[in-house]
Amino acid sequence: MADSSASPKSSKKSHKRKRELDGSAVTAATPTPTKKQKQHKTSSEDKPKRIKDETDASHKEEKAQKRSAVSSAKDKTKSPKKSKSAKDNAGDGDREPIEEIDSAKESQDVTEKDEEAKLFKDKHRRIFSKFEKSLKVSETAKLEGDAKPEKPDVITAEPVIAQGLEPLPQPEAAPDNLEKPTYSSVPPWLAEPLRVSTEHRKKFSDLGIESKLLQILKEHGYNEAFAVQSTVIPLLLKGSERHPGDLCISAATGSGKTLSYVLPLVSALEPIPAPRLRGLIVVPTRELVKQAREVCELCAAGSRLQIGSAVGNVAIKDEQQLLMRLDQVYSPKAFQMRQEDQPSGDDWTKFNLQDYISEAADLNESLPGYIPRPEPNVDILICTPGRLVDHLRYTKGFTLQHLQWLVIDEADRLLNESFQEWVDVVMDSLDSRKSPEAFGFTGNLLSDLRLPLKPREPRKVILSATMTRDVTKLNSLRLANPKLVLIGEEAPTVEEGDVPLPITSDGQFSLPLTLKEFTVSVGDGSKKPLYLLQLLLSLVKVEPNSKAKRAVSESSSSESESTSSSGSSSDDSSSVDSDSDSSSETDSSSDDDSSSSESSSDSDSESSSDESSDESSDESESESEKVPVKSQDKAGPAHTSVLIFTKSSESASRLSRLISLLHPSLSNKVGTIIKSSTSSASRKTLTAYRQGKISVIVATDRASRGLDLQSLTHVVNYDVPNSVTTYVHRVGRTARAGKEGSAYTLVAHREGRWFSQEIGKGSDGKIKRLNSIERLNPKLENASGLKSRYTAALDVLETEVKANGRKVPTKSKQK
Ligand SMILES: Nc1ncnc2c1ncn2[C@@H]1O[C@H](COP(=O)(O)OP(=O)(O)OP(=O)(O)O)[C@@H](O)[C@H]1O
Repeated sequence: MADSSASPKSSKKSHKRKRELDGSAVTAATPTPTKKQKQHKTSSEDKPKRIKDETDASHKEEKAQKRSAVSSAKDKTKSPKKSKSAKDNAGDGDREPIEEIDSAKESQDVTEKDEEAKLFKDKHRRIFSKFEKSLKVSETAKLEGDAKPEKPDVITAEPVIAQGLEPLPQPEAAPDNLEKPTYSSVPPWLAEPLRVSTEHRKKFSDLGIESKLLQILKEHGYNEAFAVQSTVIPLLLKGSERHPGDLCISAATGSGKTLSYVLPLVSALEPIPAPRLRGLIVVPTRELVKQAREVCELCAAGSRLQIGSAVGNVAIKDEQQLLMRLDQVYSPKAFQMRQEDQPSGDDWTKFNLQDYISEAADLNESLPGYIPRPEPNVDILICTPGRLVDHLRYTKGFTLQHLQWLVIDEADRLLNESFQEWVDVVMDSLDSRKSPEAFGFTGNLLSDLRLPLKPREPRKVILSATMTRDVTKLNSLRLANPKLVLIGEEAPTVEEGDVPLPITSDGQFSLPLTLKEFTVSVGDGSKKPLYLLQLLLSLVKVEPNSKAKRAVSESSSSESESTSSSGSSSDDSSSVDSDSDSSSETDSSSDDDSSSSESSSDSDSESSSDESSDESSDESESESEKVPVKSQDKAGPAHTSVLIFTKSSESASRLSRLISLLHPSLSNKVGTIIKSSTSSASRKTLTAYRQGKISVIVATDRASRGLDLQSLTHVVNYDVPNSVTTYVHRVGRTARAGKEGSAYTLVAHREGRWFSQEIGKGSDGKIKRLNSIERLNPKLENASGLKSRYTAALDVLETEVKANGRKVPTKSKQK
């Protein structure tokens, strides 16, 4: 039994090996009974029968095993029969005698074989039942989804009892940071500004201002301090509320920022025997220089403070004479050196004949032992950055050595535009104060003793309505212990659960609370001048004028009569520049007259052709003046004044001319502020405006910054501004100092989306406003009548432009 059981095992092994070696199927290796085998069986009678039987049994078993592994038990019971029939079927002539010899033994063999077959059957049944059992087990395991791999027999180690190795008590896991990130990327002083409501008001007398100044303020009608003044003045003046550091101030346009720094500056500068440049105010345009100077002079009245200004419209030599003085300083040593001093090889390269002559003259005028030393002859200088750089570079003795205050107004513009790298030049000049020579005798002494020389940095006050929070740009100003003051309501509250918005580099801009904003839909923009005209006529009081009744065609034939000065082309004296104090500054100005080759309004309108025919054909003047503007804006048309913004100087001059051509009654009311070579023209327009002679000014963005046009009631954005900042500054020319004001923006279809997304967006946009923008959809009244006038006006304009931009001779200039 042991042998017979060993036999299939060994045979299995051999099959397995074969499969492993040559990869062929088991069946190929399984021997099958053939004729040869049968012959071999009979011829080997002499072999022990047991061996033969074992071999037979082994073959049979193998066959049965193979079948049982693959098919049903039915096949297995067939296997002996099959071997017998194989034998039966193997009959042929050659084999007959051998079969006869065997036949005697056959009956005996049959009984033996039966027994063997029975044994075999039993054995096979056991194997088969084992196989079935294992099949069942694996199937149930599968069904239970318990696909655990069979555990290998592992010698299990005795459990180790940890002694003294218990896990150490651990602190509780830190909870997730529930704090919401705010202002992550900005320094604390920018992240935590001092925010004050626009409603905040104080009496000037409560701010620590000296009585003499209080008297001046009262005389000029300044009764109460605005929010920015109430907050900033105490921080800058000596006293308990003083902030020991620099200030950055962001407050809406027209909120009174100028007075908030001028008052403390004038108060802080002690009277001294001779002026020294102690206060420097830098602003971007000439007009702002003038405005700031006026406020400084007002506040410094009666004091001995000298106020000066420096802008690019004056020759630098003339300005040097006005700004500088020559002090005679007793210094025998220096006097001696200068007497002996001859230009060396290196000096010749820097030799300037004019300087040499003037120095020689100065020396001759000096008393023995004295040397002349040029010194700025002002206490406060208000200047544009370009001219400041010119003086720092080319004016002998012009230094910032004694500077105590540095004020930068409209800081975002000044920092965004390079203006001859003015910040670097100013900072270098402040650095030169650290040299021992700058400290005079004590400086040399301290330097010899290797003691530190620490000049006091001037106090810096940085202001803007659209203050930059670009840390890199602010860092260039080397602010010391800075504080940010924001005048305006709290930023809109975010929804619960939202992360508070951090201050971005652009921050939010506040508009004056008294400002009303409107958009005027102008279709595809081709008739924009007509929409503008309609709007203007609804706002501005037009004097009855016989000329106004005339058609433009008439005016074109008798041009000299019909046109007036102010709406002129660029060579007209009333077309003015508000800025450009130095050549480079002029070139670098980005937000203004980059004189686009693209045409202005008029070229837009040139493309216009069809007027809708369904409009009334009545051409009466009165009907054309009916414009659907808001009723509240019609109040007091006699006092209304309009500032119209265009995208370029060319647009501005053409538009003002077109207005005059379209409606001659308006011609003597229109002026322009644009870039041109003459600055006196700017003054003329502004003077005419202040005298009430003109009520409409067409301007570029040069007029958008800081220009304080008293009682301006309306701003019209004829061309949509190119940025949120520009919009804020443009509309900020009205609704100033708590007065009412309206801003209209003419918006063509293609500009609508940008405008509403960038400018019109409320709380989640960049602009904070009290009321949302109202949309107006006016219809052009008397369209067909306007059309003919418009076409004629364009013809005249075209002729003028072709004639080298010169308009036909005008009869009168603005008075
Ligand atoms: N306390 C006050 N009471 C009455 N009027 C004032 C007061 N302070 C300033 N104003 C007037 O308000 C107007 C606007 O002031 P200012 O030009 O200083 O504004 P601003 O904030 O500098 O504006 P912008 O940002 O446009 O330059 C000026 O006409 C000024 O005379």
